[in-house]
Amino acid sequence: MKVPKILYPIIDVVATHLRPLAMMYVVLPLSFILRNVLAIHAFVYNTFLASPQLHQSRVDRVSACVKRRFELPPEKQKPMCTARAAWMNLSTRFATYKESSERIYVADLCDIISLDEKNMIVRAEPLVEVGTMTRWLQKRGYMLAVNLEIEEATLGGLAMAVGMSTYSHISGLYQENVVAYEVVLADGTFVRATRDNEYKDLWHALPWSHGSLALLVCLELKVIPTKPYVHVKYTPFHDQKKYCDYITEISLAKDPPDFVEASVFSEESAVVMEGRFVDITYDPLKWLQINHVGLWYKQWFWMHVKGFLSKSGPVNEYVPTLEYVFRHNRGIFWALRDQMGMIGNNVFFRYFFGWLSPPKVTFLKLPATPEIRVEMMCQRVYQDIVLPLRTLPEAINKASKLFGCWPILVYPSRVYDHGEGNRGIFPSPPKEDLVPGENYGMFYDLGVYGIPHAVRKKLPYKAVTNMREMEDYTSSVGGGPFLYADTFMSKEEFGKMFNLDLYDKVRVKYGAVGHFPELYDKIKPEIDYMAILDQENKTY
Ligand SMILES: NC(=O)C1=CN([C@@H]2O[C@H](COP(=O)(O)OP(=O)(O)OC[C@H]3O[C@@H](n4cnc5c(N)ncnc54)[C@H](OP(=O)(O)O)[C@@H]3O)[C@@H](O)[C@H]2O)C=CC1
Ligand SMILES: C=C(/C=C/[C@@H](C)[C@H]1CC[C@H]2C3=CC=C4C[C@@H](O)CC[C@]4(C)[C@H]3CC[C@]12C)C(C)C
Repeated sequence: MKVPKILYPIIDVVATHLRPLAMMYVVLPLSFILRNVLAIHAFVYNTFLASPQLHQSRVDRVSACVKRRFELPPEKQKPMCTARAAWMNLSTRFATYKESSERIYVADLCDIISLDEKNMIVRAEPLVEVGTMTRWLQKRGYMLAVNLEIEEATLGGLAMAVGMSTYSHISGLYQENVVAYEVVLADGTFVRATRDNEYKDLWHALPWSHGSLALLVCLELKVIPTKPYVHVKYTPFHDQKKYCDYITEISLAKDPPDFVEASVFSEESAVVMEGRFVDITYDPLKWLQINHVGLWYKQWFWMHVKGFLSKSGPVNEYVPTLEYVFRHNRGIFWALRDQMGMIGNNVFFRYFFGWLSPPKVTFLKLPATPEIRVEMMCQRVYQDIVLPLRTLPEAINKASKLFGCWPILVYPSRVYDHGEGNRGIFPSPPKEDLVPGENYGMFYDLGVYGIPHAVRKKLPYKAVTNMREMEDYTSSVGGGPFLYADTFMSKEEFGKMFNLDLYDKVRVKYGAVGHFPELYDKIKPEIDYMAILDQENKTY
């Protein structure tokens, strides 16, 4: 599905001058209809049509398709990728490589296959969405060990890239919770890779590889038990050292909270959130403190959190677990503010039209013209950057100077060092960054989303230059950005930031070279950012 080019000028004019109105009167209603049609489809599909028993036949189909291509003469073999449309995924890029690739149909790999409650492992196909899996597991008293907050992300997309959630200070990155990746290699061979079987090199290399090694056809993921509510404690801070120390302390505590997250509203002010699973079903005294943050008339969650800045001390609430997991849904974190302005959080709007939100993230991408895409790259920042916890104050100040978008999202995660020969693409923590006696270091996600201060003030803003400075910094401290976002590194710089040793070996060993695009070629912007950089340099 593509928007006809003839409509581009109209869309551009509307997006430039009438964006909040277009969001309210066009995007939200259309997205609402689409969301509900898809929900009905999902209900009918899951109730009557789901066919986990046919999983093997779907895998055989993918494998046969790959084998057919492999048997073609070399000059006819185009590199492979999934056939998922570029506007459907959670990335600011439009994957133009798909146009010249052999697109392998995987869309029907969307069934949950089974739950092994004894070993706490769920088995599922890669196109199952996080929202579907979360609701399915919640009914059974579980949740994914890394259950991110965006319903539309797919389990497979997270496995082949990266996933992280506010439980990751306990469970680590998504990849640590993948028990098995079942993949089809470039020649059509089916392989099951686990942490310690004969394909363990593949298990270590697949995360962050973005489908450049093999096609994923099934996953086994760790789940954790849940309780009906999350007790959330919001603590306001007005001193950078204090909130950074507090985040560090609770992330590394012996009995840490189940969830840790901070919304940083300026260099000095932040609200730190600690969540713990609880069951208050039979505790009527606590019922008064229940907050259904997911209801349509409630504020965007980040605005609710911002309110705690004016409190003199911690505030407690009980949030139903599912609503807690998807607390950032209606505001798409704070990305919706940049699409429709603060009207989306206006009390009248919420009561009368709040039920239209959130728009499907992919629906925001669908009507994007090339001009909107360039605006996304040059006048917005959408970045999640994984950094060692010791850098927290420095990185916040750096992001403040370079971007000036608030709030900034911060939540901790373990990053494991799997030892010599087993180190995957994301840089492993050096010895000095390991938690004493453990084989992991404590890192965090720095989520910067929004319109940079300079753009808001109509001052010159150097998007590529600034992001490159952030990348230099990230590389120098042993971190790395999520690769769904725009990155502006050269291939050499990319190779210095990430560890491609095992990845390169695995590409050769499992025959990916020439059959799947290289990682860098998949994640570099499809736009000529060097031209933008030249332009930025000239304006000095
Ligand atoms: N907190 C978090 O964890 C967050 C994570 N994200 C990011 O969101 C993205 C997930 O979104 P989603 O739209 O589901 O993923 P995508 O469809 O964007 O997939 C991500 C990458 O994985 C590859 N991939 C996906 N499925 C398969 C498969 N079955 N076989 C082989 N390769 C595959 C894709 O390759 P191809 O191009 O061939 O389709 C693509 O390069 C990830 O990049 C993730 O890091 C975003 C927000 C927050
Ligand atoms: C129109 C386009 C882009 C639309 C954006 C509004 C969305 C496209 C991808 C979205 C996001 C991806 C991943 C995210 C990480 C999360 O932790 C927070 C939300 C988000 C930043 C999310 C925000 C909206 C998008 C950027 C085209 C032109 C690209």
